[in-house]
Amino acid sequence: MAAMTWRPARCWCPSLLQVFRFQVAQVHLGRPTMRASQQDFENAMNQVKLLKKDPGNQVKLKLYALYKQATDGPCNMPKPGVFDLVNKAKWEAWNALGSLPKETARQNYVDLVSSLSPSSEASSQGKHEADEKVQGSKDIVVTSEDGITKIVLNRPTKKNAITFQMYQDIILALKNASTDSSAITAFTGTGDYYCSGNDLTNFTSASGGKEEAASRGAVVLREFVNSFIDFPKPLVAVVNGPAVGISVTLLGLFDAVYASDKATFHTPFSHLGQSPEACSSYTFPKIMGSAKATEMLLFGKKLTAREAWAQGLVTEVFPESTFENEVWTRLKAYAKLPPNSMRISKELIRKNEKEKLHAINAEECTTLQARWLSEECINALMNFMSRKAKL
Ligand SMILES: CCCC/C=C/CC(=O)SCCNC(=O)CCNC(=O)[C@H](O)C(C)(C)COP(=O)(O)OP(=O)(O)OC[C@H]1O[C@@H](n2cnc3c(N)ncnc32)[C@H](O)[C@@H]1OP(=O)(O)O
Repeated sequence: MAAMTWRPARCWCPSLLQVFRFQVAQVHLGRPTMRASQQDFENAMNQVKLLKKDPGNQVKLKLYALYKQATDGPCNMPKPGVFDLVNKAKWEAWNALGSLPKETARQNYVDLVSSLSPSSEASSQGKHEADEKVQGSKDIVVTSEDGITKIVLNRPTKKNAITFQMYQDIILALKNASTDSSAITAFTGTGDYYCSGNDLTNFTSASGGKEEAASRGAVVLREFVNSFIDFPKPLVAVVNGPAVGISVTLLGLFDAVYASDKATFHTPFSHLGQSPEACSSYTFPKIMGSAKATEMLLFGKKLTAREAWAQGLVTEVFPESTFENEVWTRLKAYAKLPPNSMRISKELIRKNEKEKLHAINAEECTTLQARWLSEECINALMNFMSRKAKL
């Protein structure tokens, strides 16, 4: 009988589904046929292999944990080392099930797989395709009317977390907006969040080793932030909800920040084992003083919209009920102003800092590249990924 083996991850972030499928295939072949519910269980295992869409890391961790609990009972393996990231996340997911009976784990596994089954997948896929047809949407939607180019973070199911592709999409959107016919460019988010910052799975789902992922991240981040430093037109953030991480630090490079009173501003860099980016190590002390900047960037203090306004990060706060209407009405009026005059005035305000900002951006990216490889950061990312498996 093929034993269920505990395989060291070949690289720090193989796709959990690939590892999971390989291990299930190994065990499945060797298992003798058992009771009918075991047959449902094995059918469910086959269904997992037929999934067209990656169900996401949280679901894969849950599937793995339930599979192990159903076949081997409570977690009986030694906890993997801190750098054995994938197996550590899997161990934690399995261990979190405690003494859940095998039969219950088996039933939960079958139930979870059936919720991912091709039929339910097809309906959600169909819905997603239907959405794409209606909105023509990607994760970044760009529209241009009334003299305003609007760049919308459109990934509400993930709180508008920014993927590597979205960074590239935004760089291109800013490049196009810098020369289009609009007078002003505005950023905003779809759904209840403005943006929950960098997608924390960017590094765990990237192909290649962790060094390669960190190096790529630093290159992308530097180009991304430079596109904000160099943007020639008035750049306005319309913060419709909570903002986290890079979506907050970037605000120091915007020309105006209008926030709903339900918005919050959070930069949990120390919690994540990371460090400030988007020139915030310079712009935040300049805007709010070093003590307030320290509370945000080092201690991760989350600010309400009014606190962010009081500290100079937010230009004006609006009641949620009138926020969209008031802000877009105002921006449409501003967009009627002579565009060349606005562009030239922005250049006068920003030109003395551009070179300095580029240098600060470069230094922050180098620092972050090292942080992303640190034990503190790796642990924090794995904790985030496996946090729901513990529920
Ligand atoms: C290469 C350039 C790098 C630039 C570096 C920038 C630094 C940063 O931006 S650091 C800041 C990173 N962001 C975070 O730490 C926020 C992480 N998310 C959360 O803490 C919570 O999700 C949040 C408080 C935002 C919302 O909590 P809830 O209201 O409880 O919602 P959920 O947690 O259930 O979220 C719904 C759904 O979205 C996924 N999600 C949310 N944020 C992120 C994220 N930043 N990265 C990846 N995925 C995110 C979350 O996992 C949920 O997904 P499902 O479980 O699949 O539903």
